[in-house]
Amino acid sequence: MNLHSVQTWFTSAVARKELRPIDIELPRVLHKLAVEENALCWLLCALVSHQYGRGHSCMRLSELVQAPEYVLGFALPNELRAVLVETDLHTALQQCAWVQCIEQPEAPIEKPLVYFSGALYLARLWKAEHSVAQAIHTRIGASSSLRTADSDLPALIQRVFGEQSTTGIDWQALACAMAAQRKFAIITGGPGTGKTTTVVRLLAILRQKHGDNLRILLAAPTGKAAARLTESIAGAIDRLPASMQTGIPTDVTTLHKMLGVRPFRRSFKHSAQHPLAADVVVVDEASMVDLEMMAALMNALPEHAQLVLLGDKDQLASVEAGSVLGDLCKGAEAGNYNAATLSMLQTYTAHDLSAYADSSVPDVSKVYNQATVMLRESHRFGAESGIGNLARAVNAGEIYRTLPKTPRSDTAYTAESIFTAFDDLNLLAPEQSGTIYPTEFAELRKLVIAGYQTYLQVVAKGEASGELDNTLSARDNWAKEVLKTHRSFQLLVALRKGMWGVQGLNDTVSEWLQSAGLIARAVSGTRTWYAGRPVLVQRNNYTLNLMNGDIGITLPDPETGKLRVVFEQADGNIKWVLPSRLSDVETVFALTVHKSQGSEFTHTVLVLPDELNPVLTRELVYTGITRASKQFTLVAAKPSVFVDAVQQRVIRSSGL
Ligand SMILES: Nc1ncnc2c1ncn2[C@@H]1O[C@H](COP(=O)(O)OP(=O)(O)OP(=O)(O)O)[C@@H](O)[C@H]1O
Repeated sequence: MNLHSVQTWFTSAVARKELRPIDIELPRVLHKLAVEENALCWLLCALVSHQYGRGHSCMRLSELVQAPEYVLGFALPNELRAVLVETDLHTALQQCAWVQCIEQPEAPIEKPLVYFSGALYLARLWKAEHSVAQAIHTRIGASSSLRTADSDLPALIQRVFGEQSTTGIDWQALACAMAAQRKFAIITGGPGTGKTTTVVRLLAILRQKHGDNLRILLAAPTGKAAARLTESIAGAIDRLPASMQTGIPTDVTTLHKMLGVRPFRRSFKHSAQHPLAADVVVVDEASMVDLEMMAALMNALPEHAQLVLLGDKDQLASVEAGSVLGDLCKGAEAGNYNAATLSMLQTYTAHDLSAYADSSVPDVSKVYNQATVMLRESHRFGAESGIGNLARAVNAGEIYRTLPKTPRSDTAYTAESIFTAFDDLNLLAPEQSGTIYPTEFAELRKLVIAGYQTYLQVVAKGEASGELDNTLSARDNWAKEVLKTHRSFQLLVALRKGMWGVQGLNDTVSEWLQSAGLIARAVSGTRTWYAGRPVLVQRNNYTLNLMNGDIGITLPDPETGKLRVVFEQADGNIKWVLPSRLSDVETVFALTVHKSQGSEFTHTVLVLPDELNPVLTRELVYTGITRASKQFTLVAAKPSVFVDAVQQRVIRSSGL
């Protein structure tokens, strides 16, 4: 293998879209800075960049050598495969001008690539991962100002949670006790398990202990998630004992805003040099926080502050590299508590916790378990809820084509049986076999028109009403009503491309709604903006304070009749934006599951394509299902694709 042959292969791999142009640009730029003629270094450099683009924070060389196709998502030519197998990669990397091989994680980093413990990293990702791990270890080692010995804590916990449960372990009380005593804690759990309720009770306790001077910051990764948390925090405060309700903030900001975004820069205003003015920081929807953002957050925390992460470990990982919450929560089901943690938690429950002790050889990765409590009972989706049962069965991988003789648990179903067993679930599969096109799927058309016409009727009602006149509150109330009704129904899709992807389905749905007279008919196919058009913000826009993932609806401004796009801000206020100011938006009748994270819709419809694809995974299906609050419909051109998707897992390489 010589450099020329590797470069020729690079060019063809980019043409086949296996590598991104930036993946091969990286070794070229590095070569200009430090000449490197070793073809293997060029190859590994491009591949680690490719892996970063796919969300991995590192590339494990032993896995690459064993199963390159599985690791990379495409096949390497035999010649390159052979070189990987035959070369001592460790030695080759030690000789590479771009790679710093380190034995100790504390070693200062001066080169653009880092090789540590069998994994190759882009230096930026290595630094982020190392700083997150180090910061968490330090925080877990140091207790908060409410120490184990603090005699008030059991009484305070009893005050907010009531008497200890006699029927089972009250994991919420344990999570609260854990988070009150650690400078770093994770409260994880599925939808409706009480993460917000628990953290509000924690804040009430901390307020009681530290008084009004305690500075609390609440944040979420997207504007939509922040708005949802604002709402649920207000509800949880109402359920606190009256004497503890005051002084708990309800303003939730986005992480970007909290850290102080600096346009066109990677760094934030708040950092170790200029830490956040906070004593307690709570971050919701932490599964969406990527590695570099987590590093920035840890870096900006004052040393004394407590950080509490809330999130569902089983959801899809962040869009950018890393799967921080999933990595930190590995083993959370089992508890894996060491003797000290177990004894601390045992103070807060009369139930024996020994089943959650770390029974195997303690290893360093279980450090994170000492700061994690998993909430296990959904108070929103109980035993009778189809959404809850479906989510649990999917999460356990217990959805089958035909039921096995010995399913792993009593919650096993076939794809058909679970949808017929519950009223809040619906399966839409075409009756005829063979290829079906969405455009010909009459049942889907009926469902979509019925679903979207609710908010489009509110749009039309406001347009026709002369009563909106010019009063600000009247037009904002109309916009709020439109946005609220819009959240009652949403089509989710797994893919971007193809007839079952975002692009194809957006076109199909637009056509259906036009022909039903619910939205304006396109003028020679070029009309982009029309009343009722829902749009998704594709990129953070700090000038307009709109975040990637925010959804707005196009409405005619009652004052001028001109079209504007309305967005609900985290504080509940409405923003009216000129369409021409929105450059990175797309129609969102169909929304990808990735972008739906942090949102909830009354009736969620998940549309799966007619063929299995690597993107279709258990985590994706689970995330789609758990976006539904009251009704869930699965649209499956082939139900077997649903069953197979549940067996595919997202695996991201990381050193955490
Ligand atoms: N211990 C409890 N007993 C009874 N109801 C509870 C309990 N904890 C939470 N709930 C109720 O369950 C619902 C969901 O609670 P909460 O919003 O705290 O859960 P969550 O895990 O934050 O949900 P989400 O999935 O929205 O993140 C709320 O209506 C809440 O009042």
